[in-house]
Amino acid sequence: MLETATQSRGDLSPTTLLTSLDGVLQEWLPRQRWFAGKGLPITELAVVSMTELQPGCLHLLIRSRHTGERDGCYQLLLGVEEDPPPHLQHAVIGRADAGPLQGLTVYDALHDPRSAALLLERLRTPGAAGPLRFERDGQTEVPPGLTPRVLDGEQSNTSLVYGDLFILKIFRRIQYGTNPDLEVPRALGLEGCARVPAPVAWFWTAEPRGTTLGVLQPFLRDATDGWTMALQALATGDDFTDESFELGRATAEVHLALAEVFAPGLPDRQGGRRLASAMITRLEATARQVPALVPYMAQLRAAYGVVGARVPGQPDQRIHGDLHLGQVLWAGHRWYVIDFEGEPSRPIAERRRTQAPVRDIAGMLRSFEYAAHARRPWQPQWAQRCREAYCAGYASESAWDPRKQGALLRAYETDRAVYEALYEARHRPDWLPVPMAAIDRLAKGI
Ligand SMILES: Nc1ncnc2c1ncn2[C@@H]1O[C@H](COP(=O)(O)OP(=O)(O)O)[C@@H](O)[C@H]1O
Ligand SMILES: O=P(O)(O)O[C@H]1O[C@H](CO)[C@@H](O[C@H]2O[C@H](CO)[C@@H](O)[C@H](O)[C@H]2O)[C@H](O)[C@H]1O
Repeated sequence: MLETATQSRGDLSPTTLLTSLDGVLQEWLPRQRWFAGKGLPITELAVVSMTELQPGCLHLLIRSRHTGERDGCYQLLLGVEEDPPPHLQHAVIGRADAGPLQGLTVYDALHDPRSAALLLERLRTPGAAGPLRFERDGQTEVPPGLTPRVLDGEQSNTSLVYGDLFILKIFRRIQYGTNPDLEVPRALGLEGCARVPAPVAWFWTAEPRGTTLGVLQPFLRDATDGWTMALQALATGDDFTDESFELGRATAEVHLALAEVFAPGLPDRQGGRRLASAMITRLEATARQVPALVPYMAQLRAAYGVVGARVPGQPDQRIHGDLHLGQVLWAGHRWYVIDFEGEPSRPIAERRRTQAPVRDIAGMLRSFEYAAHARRPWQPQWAQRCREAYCAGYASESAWDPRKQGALLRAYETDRAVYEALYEARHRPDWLPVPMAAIDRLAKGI
């Protein structure tokens, strides 16, 4: 155990710790789904914060620097032991070959039920551990001793499910400040919005800068996410328009609640021009990393014109920011919306700004197309029917109809497809053809 290591091997400090961890982390980090610096050499690792939650369990924020622009700060919970038990072998990161942990095995402690239980216990009893702060809503009862399990599946973060009652999302790539995935569901919960599971407890670090680290919320036990449902419908040839219509209604409801809770902002002509130029900048930056975009540049730039010319009308407001079929859960015959983090690669200040609600609609419309592309043969008509039903559902609940803003929707779909091209190139290169098919369609004005 680390206790033995620290007692017998001298002081553990951020600097000495790095001597032990540098080698193992250099090798392990780039293999993690949530690591943004894949493919770029790590020029430096630094320990931003280190808290020993209990002997053998270290909470760390690690900054990684690269030759490119993809520096990042990551949250890790590490276990350190001489010989981790067999059920933790899959979580082993490596053996430290120098420094105070020399000879000890380091593993991802989120896979260790003992550490997971410790986190839950901390969340149940608000307080501090070093710079870490644990808080809760004060109303929801969280029983002790719930059995933890790590949720598997494609995720940008890591989630632990406790006794099928609660889910704790541990943010992996950290940006300093309040994460909208705590701020928004909390505000919506206080307002009584039943479409969004409200945070029950959360933890953050006082240093650096009030940064959200994890959120516990009720686990919707028999839920299926929209992506899985859409793929099932495609596989069986089932219609998905009723669900799409309902999803449009749910999106509109969440938008209305967001507009109630957070002060809206009115778009102005200058704001539109700034936004159009930001979209162009993003397109150009992405094309430097995804050369397949280059032949489409002129047509894509032109699609953003309408954003620049946008007249005051539909007010900007807080939105979801990364809405797609994987962010909605179907449980008890209704849709719930989760994961209000926004697009993880964007700066947090930008994600917390008011934006056009059409951005979310475009995200979901793209998602129907994604699903239709994930199955062979590619079924564009299926996607088209879902897209239509989704917009109709949205219009039935909202004061405006997205179908009446076709050009604006197209501009946002284009921006979203550009984001997706970069996301796929970085995280799942095999998927790149999916957003590229949309780029081709959008560039042709179809
Ligand atoms: N409240 C919940 N109830 C049930 N499952 C959930 C809940 N919140 C998240 N999940 C599951 O966890 C997955 C990942 O959650 P999400 O917040 O999207 O994390 P990430 O940002 O890491 O992708 C979801 O796709 C869903 O399957
Ligand atoms: O991890 P998050 O859910 O926060 O979102 C990121 O990863 C998503 C993939 O898991 C990615 O979504 C893209 O693929 C989805 C299918 O896997 C599809 O439903 C979405 O429409 C498509 O954008 C998302 O863009 C990214 O931010």
